[in-house]
Amino acid sequence: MMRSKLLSLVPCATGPFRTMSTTTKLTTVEVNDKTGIATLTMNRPPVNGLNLDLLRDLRQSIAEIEGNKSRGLILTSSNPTIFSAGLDIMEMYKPDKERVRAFWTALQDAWLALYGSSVPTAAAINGHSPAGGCLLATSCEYRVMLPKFTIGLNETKLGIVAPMWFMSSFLSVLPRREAERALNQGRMFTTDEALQIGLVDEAAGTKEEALEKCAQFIGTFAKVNPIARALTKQQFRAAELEQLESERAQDLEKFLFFINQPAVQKGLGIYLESLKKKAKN
Ligand SMILES: CCCCCCC/C=C/C(=O)SCCNC(=O)CCNC(=O)[C@H](O)C(C)(C)COP(=O)(O)OP(=O)(O)OC[C@H]1O[C@@H](n2cnc3c(N)ncnc32)[C@H](O)[C@@H]1OP(=O)(O)O
Repeated sequence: MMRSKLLSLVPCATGPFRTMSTTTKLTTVEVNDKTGIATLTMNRPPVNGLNLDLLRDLRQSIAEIEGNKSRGLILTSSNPTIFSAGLDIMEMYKPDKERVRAFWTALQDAWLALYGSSVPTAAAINGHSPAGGCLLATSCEYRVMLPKFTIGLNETKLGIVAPMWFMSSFLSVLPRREAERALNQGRMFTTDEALQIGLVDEAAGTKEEALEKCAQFIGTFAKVNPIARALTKQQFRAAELEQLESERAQDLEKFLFFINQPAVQKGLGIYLESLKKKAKN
């Protein structure tokens, strides 16, 4: 079933391209009419915290890009210093029962859509990218990062545990030994460190340069049969995608159980307080 869905979404090898700029509430999609590449920009001030609405918009924008025959997708942020601060902790702290279910389901949906996207994907990481921000970046096939920012899965530092599918994205980029150590440490990498270890592919001086480098990466597929490319990507990623697809309900229940533990709530409260104190100083 996944195969036929994917085939129907494979981008056309030939034009004509449509010029398009679509804005949902929290994301913008702009298709470059020369390259046919779509730039998906997250725009949820102040820090692109991934809340229910942003996650739903992201998924909708990814579906739109797959449907409009774009040659590729570049994910970036409208914030000049933050790619995404990761999951909006307010969605997990003292949560409303129904909303938190919808929130986690939207996160699962967004990850399945991005990690499993049939079009080539790249992230222009133009700011800090902790936790859920790193998940988005590592779900793409290529990463270009601006200097002096940080990226990583810092969940253990918050007293929470990254689910298996967060690890899958990380493991698709880093060798297992490096990934395990970084996750256990909750390590945030500077741009230079991320480049050295291979967590990002290139560094760029400006956002424009990062977008250009992402476009060049997507351009490397110009002479590759798009159906063969998409099916090859899908085969590489099928195991992780199918694992979450088949365990979605259990994954949700596990999250709800974990997040409702008093110790986890206490830890999130303390972390939020520290963020707010830092913001005031
Ligand atoms: C079995 C399953 C278990 C559950 C697994 C869940 C997996 C979780 C994944 C996650 O993504 S958890 C979120 C992790 N994110 C972080 O730790 C990042 C925290 N934020 C920062 O480090 C910094 O904010 C920043 C991104 C580096 C930006 O720094 P900057 O100095 O530019 O801004 P701040 O002054 O710190 O923040 C402004 C404003 O935004 C609030 N805020 C920041 N991050 C978050 C967030 N992730 N969620 C909610 N709110 C956030 C911060 O408190 C400030 O608020 P105000 O004081 O202005 O109200």
